[in-house]
Amino acid sequence: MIAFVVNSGSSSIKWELLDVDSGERMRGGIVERIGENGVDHAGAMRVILEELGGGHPDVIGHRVVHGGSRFTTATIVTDEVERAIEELSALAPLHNPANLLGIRAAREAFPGVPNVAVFDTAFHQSIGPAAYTYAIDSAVAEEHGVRRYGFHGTSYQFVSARAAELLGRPLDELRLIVLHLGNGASACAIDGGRSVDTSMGLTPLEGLVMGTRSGDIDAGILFHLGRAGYSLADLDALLNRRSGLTGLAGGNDMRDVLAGVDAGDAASILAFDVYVHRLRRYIGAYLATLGGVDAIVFTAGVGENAARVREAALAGMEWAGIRLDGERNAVRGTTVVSADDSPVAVLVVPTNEELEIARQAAALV
Ligand SMILES: Nc1ncnc2c1ncn2[C@@H]1O[C@H](COP(=O)(O)OP(=O)(O)O)[C@@H](O)[C@H]1O
Ligand SMILES: CC(=O)OP(=O)(O)O
Ligand SMILES: [Mg+2]
Repeated sequence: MIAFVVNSGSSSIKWELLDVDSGERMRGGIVERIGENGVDHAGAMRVILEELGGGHPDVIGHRVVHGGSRFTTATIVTDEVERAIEELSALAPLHNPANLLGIRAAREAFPGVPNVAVFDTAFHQSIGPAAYTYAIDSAVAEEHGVRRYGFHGTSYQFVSARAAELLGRPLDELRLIVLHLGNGASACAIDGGRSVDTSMGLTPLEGLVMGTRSGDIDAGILFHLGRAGYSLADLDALLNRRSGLTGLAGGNDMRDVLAGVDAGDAASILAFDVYVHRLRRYIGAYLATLGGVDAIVFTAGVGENAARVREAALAGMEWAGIRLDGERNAVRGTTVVSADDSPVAVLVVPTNEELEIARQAAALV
């Protein structure tokens, strides 16, 4: 079965044509910098459909970032599902409208081919109320859908299954902490294959320090800056685009931060330390949540490539049975990076959201 996958983000659209049975990627590409140079999502989709040519996929899979409480699994797109995704745009204004545009363009270009929405939030619908409830007025929360939803779920699903394969143990017996460290970054506690807690919340802003997003802050900072004259749009731009590594070190790329650390640049050193401190705090929290852990898994751009981030994140955690092997950790592409005598395994597992989307889409048709 041939799947066409559209992974539409706030500033880029990645696409792939792949053979679901073999997992082989046939063709693919990325349109970046949407919003700049007069390129919009609609224009980007036209370019992609042109590059794809006339070939007819059997199924089309779409990454949809916010599925709210309604979508607990991948869903075939109907007009009614489109409307529901549109209604959820208020909770993910940077992502859902772009996802919807991709869906509409694909439905129009390939009449008769089923479209499947695969939600970032779906995997986290197993999280219980103690972890997903914010301690605010419950009537307000109810009226506005304010609760923790969590994101990167498609990545967590793919990576946790691969981790179980690598460990040679059934997923339903494993306690995993998975760290998805890309430009957007989050952590997830997975018990027996089910998400039990995650660091992102109502929106993809909460939790870890990211490329341009602050992660956790005191909400009082918003009032403080609001009283100083910042508008809602100013605050949104500050926390989503001018914070995280960008805010502290002047750029969102961990490679540049590491180069700055090597050059002795004080801002880069602080950015690295803040990033790692937050990461360690979440690892500690999830050790407590899970009652111990069988494996810690690193994935996405930073997690897969930055040996120094992995080393700093787990340094001095021998007390918890976590022992990294320095040589293994330094080798690119190695999958097990813990020492043979480490009670907790540490793994590097490259994520593949496109393949997971294709598989889930194919399974529905
Ligand atoms: N060799 C590397 N060392 C450190 N960080 C890296 C390396 N390669 C990529 N990265 C980081 O990975 C980030 C992108 O991760 P990725 O998972 O592709 O993010 P996204 O899908 O959110 O765009 C880059 O911003 C960069 O900071
Ligand atoms: C949900 C989210 O943060 O996605 P990304 O990492 O692609 O920005
Ligand atoms: Mg990503």
